[in-house]
Amino acid sequence: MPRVLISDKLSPAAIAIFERRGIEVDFKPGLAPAELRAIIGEYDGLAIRSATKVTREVLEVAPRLRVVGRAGIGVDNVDVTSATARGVVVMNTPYGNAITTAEHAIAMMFALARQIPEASASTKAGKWEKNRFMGVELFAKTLGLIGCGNIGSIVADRAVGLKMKVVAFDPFLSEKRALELGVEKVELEELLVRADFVTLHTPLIEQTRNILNRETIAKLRRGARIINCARGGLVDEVALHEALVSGQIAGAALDVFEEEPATANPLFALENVVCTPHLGAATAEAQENVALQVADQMADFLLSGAVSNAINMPSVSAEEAPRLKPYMELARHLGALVGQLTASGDDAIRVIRIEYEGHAAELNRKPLTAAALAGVLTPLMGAVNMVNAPVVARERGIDVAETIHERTGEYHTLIRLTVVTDAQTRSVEGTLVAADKPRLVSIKGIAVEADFAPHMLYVTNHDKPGFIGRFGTALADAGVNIATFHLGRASEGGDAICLVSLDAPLPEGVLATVRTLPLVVQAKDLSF
Ligand SMILES: NC(=O)C1=CN([C@@H]2O[C@H](COP(=O)(O)OP(=O)(O)OC[C@H]3O[C@@H](n4cnc5c(N)ncnc54)[C@H](O)[C@@H]3O)[C@@H](O)[C@H]2O)C=CC1
Ligand SMILES: O=C(O)CCC(=O)C(=O)O
Repeated sequence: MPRVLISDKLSPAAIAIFERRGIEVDFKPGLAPAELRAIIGEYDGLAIRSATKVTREVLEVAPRLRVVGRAGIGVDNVDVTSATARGVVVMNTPYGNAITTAEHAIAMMFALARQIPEASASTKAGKWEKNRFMGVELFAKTLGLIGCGNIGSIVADRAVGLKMKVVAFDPFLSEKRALELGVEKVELEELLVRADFVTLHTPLIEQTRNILNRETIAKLRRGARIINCARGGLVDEVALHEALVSGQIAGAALDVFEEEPATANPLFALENVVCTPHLGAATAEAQENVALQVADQMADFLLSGAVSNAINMPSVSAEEAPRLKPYMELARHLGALVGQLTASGDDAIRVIRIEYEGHAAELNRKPLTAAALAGVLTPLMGAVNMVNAPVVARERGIDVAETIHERTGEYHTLIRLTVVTDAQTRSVEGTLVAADKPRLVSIKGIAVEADFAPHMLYVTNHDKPGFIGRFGTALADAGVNIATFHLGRASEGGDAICLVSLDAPLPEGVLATVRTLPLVVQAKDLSF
């Protein structure tokens, strides 16, 4: 039974889902990093919000871990590169808290415009300072959106409803989408000079880190206001502090900080700063949504291999997962076969070509290609799985090509895998029989039908009388039982292939004996 650790405060709905789906779950919010490292090795899944930092050090001591589920959007608290390298799927819940966070940004904009927190504190202190708090209207003001994805779009929609003019800077926003949203797509420079309010809704990545810095803040209209409900690190806090003190910026509303938990930030001392402790997603509705979603996604993955909303792996829907499963097995086995044959040589792989024919061509091929790559690369470089295989291939400079064909041959469905090295090109083909059983149908252009078995022996030989008898005798002398025996040849008397499945691994020394037999060109033990 898979085991999942929930290491942040998640709605109890998540626990209920894991339990209902037969997954053992431990709820331990607030673990210190060392405590997390001490126990993470026992789990297949880790469900988090923003507090848990899934670092390389955590991943290094998590050999069982297959999935990290972020109940929320930002995954900047997860070392996705290390997770990918270790084959751990990282998934998030991209929509569950978007409305809530957008509403928080709008609330922060109102709070800033009317100084509500200060006015509330003053009133509660019995001061009745009616003349101290002079606000500004939002009506007809220009809102500058930096980032117009899920949350930014909802903010835009609400702001348009407030009769604000909305301009958006987002390199990936199409003109068509901008038109639909009623926003004007602009470059950052233009946004800076036009916006009365600027609100940020991008992920924290290299291109967005300190996107509001001393230089860009100086270009803003004097007296503009900034709202950040996305991530600390998007706004340079030192530059912001200076601009707030100088009056270049009239106010800032911040839900997120460079360092969190933020307990002693110099910005707290400024009157024109409104702060919340990373509450963007903190509504009952959003927390229920993300908890349910993350638990279901993680359970789907752990139980059936379905992948949704993964940051580092192609999606596989719960509906298609059972259909893809035998194909993934076929792709992986074909990959493992060529990978093991290639591993004997010392020449580098240049190209891996995966061709899909017939029914296979109609499927979601990304996971199949990833499985084939994992199969090829594992014998060459150890633990490579579907998550890290595309990255490993790219890092090794391997050209991965995927093509589809209509059904041309005798098989209703076929995957052909070709690996090109400096010295050789090796192709293997496989199909599914009886709906879901992977079967090898050719090696290096020679037809040879065989099921994949855990232990196999692959021999190439000259098609001449005497080979089969001597080969059978050599195995019998070594006490090796042949489970199945498959032969194929390019032409009468030409190159031939013999593929044997065995009941147990080949005993020491037998491979060397087979290699000395007359007519044998090459012999290799294989495992699947
Ligand atoms: N305060 C909180 O509690 C919460 C904060 N967030 C933060 O909000 C962020 C945005 O969330 P979503 O809108 O759901 O993400 P999203 O992925 O739908 O949208 C992000 C947008 O940023 C744009 N973008 C990327 N690079 C950019 C650049 N260099 N300049 C301008 N725009 C750029 C993208 O094209 C995309 O449209 C998340 O990454 C997360 O960090 C999300 C939920 C809650
Ligand atoms: O889980 C939370 O409270 C924070 C949500 C958040 O920052 C996100 O979803 O990116």
